[in-house]
Amino acid sequence: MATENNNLSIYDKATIPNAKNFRFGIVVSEWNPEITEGMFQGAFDALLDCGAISENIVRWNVPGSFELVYGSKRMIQSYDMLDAVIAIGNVIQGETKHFDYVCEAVSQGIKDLNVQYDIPVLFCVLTDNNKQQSIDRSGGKHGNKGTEAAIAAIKMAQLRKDAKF
Ligand SMILES: Nc1c(NC[C@H](O)[C@H](O)[C@H](O)CO)[nH]c(=O)[nH]c1=O
Ligand SMILES: CC(=O)[C@@H](O)COP(=O)(O)O
Repeated sequence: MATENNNLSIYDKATIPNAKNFRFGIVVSEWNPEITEGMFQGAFDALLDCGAISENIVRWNVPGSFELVYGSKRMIQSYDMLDAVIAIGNVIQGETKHFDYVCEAVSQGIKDLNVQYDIPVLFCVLTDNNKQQSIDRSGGKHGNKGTEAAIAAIKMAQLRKDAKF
């Protein structure tokens, strides 16, 4: 479902596992902070709304979205008890192809972390054509990708727990 004309951040708590026993890591890019801070707040608020305890949420900052991969990897290695990690970034198209390379590197790198480690890493990176698209998706008319990523993180943490043998 495309985001346009939809708000994908609305969720029914009755359909979300209780997050009270889960521990979450959140890695936040400092590029476009007015966007990434909005996504962080959306994620943090949704985690708490679904039962998570603030003391069980750890946040690290990284310079840009490209560094989300290394930051998420080191967070997984540093905290052996995390149930999910949310990687938050915002990449906005500029004049050059740099946008393409950053987006590709981040998406592939986060995918690789999901293969390499047994901790779900959620891809919460807005890759937009312009700043208005980012504003609309970080707490604006199209919802908040941070909220969506938090709900996905809770579901994946529960899936990982249930799959334990
Ligand atoms: N242009 C954006 C960047 N660029 C910086 C890179 O992410 C990286 O920090 C740099 O190449 C050094 O390794 N990052 C964003 O998150 N958003 C952008 O729009
Ligand atoms: C995604 C980027 O790195 C981009 O914002 C940089 O802008 P430009 O392509 O104009 O150098």
